Amino acid sequence: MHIAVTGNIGAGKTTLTTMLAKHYGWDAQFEDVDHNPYLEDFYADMSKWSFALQIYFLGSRFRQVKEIRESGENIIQDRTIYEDAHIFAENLNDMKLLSDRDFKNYASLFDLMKTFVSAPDLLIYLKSDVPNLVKKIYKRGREYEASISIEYLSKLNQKYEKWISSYTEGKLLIIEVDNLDFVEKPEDFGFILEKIDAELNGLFK
Ligand SMILES: Nc1ncnc2c1ncn2[C@@H]1O[C@H](COP(=O)(O)OP(=O)(O)O)[C@@H](O)[C@H]1O
Ligand SMILES: Nc1ncnc2c1ncn2[C@H]1C[C@H](O)[C@@H](COP(=O)(O)O)O1
Repeated sequence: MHIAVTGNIGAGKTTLTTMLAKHYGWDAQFEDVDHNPYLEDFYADMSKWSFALQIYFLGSRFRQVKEIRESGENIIQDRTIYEDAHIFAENLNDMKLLSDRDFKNYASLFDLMKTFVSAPDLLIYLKSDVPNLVKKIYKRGREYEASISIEYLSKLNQKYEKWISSYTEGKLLIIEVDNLDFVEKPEDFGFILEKIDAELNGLFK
């Protein structure tokens, strides 16, 4: 089984993925952030590094998809390959930080890869508004993310809403996380587990 957690920067994906993997005994796959050779440079100069970063994330995410396919284990994945293309790359192109020819080049590679990708059995979308994202990004304290603008997060959130509203590839669970503190409050984590259990029961019927 393949479960994926999706959502904007700072929504709580990594935290929830870790907690769910522990709770259900699933293997977890995380994003390539700490050893990412482009991320810090990208935030310092988006226009210069956007293409290199997108190609890097695409390759790294495709490797994960291949592993999920081959492993036969229950795996929970922190962010999907769809978000790289439909959220981040598209947004950078809209913002003129990724040129049209680079975006076309990227999109043709993504379209090819997509033919080898299966959608997750369950996609869990963590929906959050921009002020809460900002608070959590600040709380996490990655220095290079200090340059992330409200405009950038807002545009990403709009892309998420659009993508999620037309997502039909598999089961989808939307969780509004702004009033949930699933880190500190067991009852909030319990609320999320109840929702996930209901979806999992549906999958096995
Ligand atoms: N529901 C929540 N309540 C309180 N703090 C949270 C919540 N979700 C995440 N956090 C905190 O916000 C920060 C960003 O969370 P993280 O899981 O890294 O987000 P993402 O992986 O979506 O970027 C972390 O410091 C985390 O502990
Ligand atoms: N495809 C991507 N393009 C640009 N930036 C990306 C992409 N995928 C992830 N990121 C960034 C956003 C954050 O700074 C880090 C980690 O993501 P997070 O949502 O905090 O887990 O990588």
